[in-house]
Amino acid sequence: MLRAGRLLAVSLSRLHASPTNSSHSMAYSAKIGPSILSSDLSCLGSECVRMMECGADYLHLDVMDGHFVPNITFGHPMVECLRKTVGQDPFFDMHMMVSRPEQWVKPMAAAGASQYTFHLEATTNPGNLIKEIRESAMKVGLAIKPGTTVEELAPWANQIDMALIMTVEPGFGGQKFMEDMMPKVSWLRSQFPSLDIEVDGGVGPDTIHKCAEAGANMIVSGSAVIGSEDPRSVIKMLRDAVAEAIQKRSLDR
Ligand SMILES: O=C(CO)[C@H](O)[C@H](O)COP(=O)(O)O
Ligand SMILES: [Fe+2]
Repeated sequence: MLRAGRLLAVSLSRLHASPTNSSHSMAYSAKIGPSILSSDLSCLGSECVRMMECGADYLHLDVMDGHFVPNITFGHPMVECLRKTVGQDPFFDMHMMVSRPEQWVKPMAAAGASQYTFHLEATTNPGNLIKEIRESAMKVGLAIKPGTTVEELAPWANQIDMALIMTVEPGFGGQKFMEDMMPKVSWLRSQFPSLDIEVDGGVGPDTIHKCAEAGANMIVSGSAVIGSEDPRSVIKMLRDAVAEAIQKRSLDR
């Protein structure tokens, strides 16, 4: 009971430090979340610390189960270790590329996850899952693969904190950005002006402007940031591009 109370208090303090917004029209802001998938996986803790020191707004942690996607990464025991290494502040956006997302909600919350981003394709009962995630005091992210239409996500948009539009087929870092996903982002932004919209896959200095113009405000970038000799400058460049597009959109209204 005591442990449950402490977990809830810690989780609530993390929500407070969240990069997402719950307020109204155009309250969202530009946030950059490096994906540590393409880093040296034997040094994940120090890579997370390095990314935060380079100005990351949050950390995007890719969980793959070898079933939903043809690759395996890590699970909640690793997240627990990372939380101990980086401390309570950094926001952990868990990108759950797993077949049974219901199974990991409580273990991820206990390990220190801040947001649980599950795939619409992986569940038959998104409403129940959203409820379970909220009861575990995490924020809710809902992701769709390139082959899933944004209209399928839309009925849940008012119940979630963030929508993730995948810009590659999930499973591997370092793939080519799919520009044809941008109409999904534009449509979602037009329908849900205050929703946090994340893009993930092949995003970097060459592709950020398309994401920013379409209306994405949470940007996952793996190889472009981790592989750079100057991650701080890349993170800043990405954030400035998104902030500029947000400002332009607010002036156009
Ligand atoms: O979810 C993912 C892959 O399924 C990763 O977050 C994504 O690919 C990031 O890496 P990169 O920026 O190198 O594409
Ligand atoms: Fe991801």
